[in-house]
Amino acid sequence: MKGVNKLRGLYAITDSKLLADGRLLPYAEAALKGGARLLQYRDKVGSAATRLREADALRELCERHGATLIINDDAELAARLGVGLHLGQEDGSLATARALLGGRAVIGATCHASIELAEQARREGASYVAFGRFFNSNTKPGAPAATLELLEQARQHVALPIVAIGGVTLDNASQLIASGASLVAVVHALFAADSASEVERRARAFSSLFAAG
Ligand SMILES: Cc1ncc(COP(=O)(O)OP(=O)(O)O)c(N)n1
Ligand SMILES: Cc1nc(C(=O)O)sc1CCOP(=O)(O)O
Ligand SMILES: [Mg+2]
Repeated sequence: MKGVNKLRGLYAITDSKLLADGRLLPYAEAALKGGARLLQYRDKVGSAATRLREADALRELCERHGATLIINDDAELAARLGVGLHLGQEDGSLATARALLGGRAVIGATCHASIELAEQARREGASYVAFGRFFNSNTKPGAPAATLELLEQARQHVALPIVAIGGVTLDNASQLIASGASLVAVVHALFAADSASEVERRARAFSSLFAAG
């Protein structure tokens, strides 16, 4: 999509429980209609066949809406579909994934609250670095904590787009953006909703927080 920075804005992350019972595609599309720039397929429970089918459908939706699909954890699936990838510290080598996916793929790395991990991720070929969790998270309550001060430091020292994740809501996202987040990654505050139209409304509200920057 010309003139739009794909690595700035709302980063929607799917959740297999919240998006069960046929909600995955309508709710994901609602997030994209509301302006999500990245969509991560995060599924820890499905079979390989289900994951391939769902990720392929999401790829098609992202293409239609000019957004980028990111696969969580699974470099092989990302390579098979020709889409992006997110890797945590225990999810395998970034450098190997970069070699597999090529120079144009968006590849992100979890860096918890560590500038050193972010620097290492940059050297190994990451496209963005993710810090978190910033607030109490319904989805991953045990994730290590990060602070707004860390975000300010990362903005000064890390030459990559920064993702803030963990307990992000419409009430606290502005602080993260003001402190240096290029993208806010959201599960619960986006997808724990009674309807697709409510997801779209929330996605628009998150996206509008970036309009001024
Ligand atoms: C954008 C983004 N940031 C962080 C994570 C967490 O990745 P990881 O630490 O590998 O944990 P799981 O998501 O795999 O449980 C993420 N997925 N996306
Ligand atoms: C997948 C994930 N990783 C985190 C980290 O801090 O690395 S927090 C998190 C869950 C984000 O979901 P919610 O928006 O519901 O808090
Ligand atoms: Mg992971």
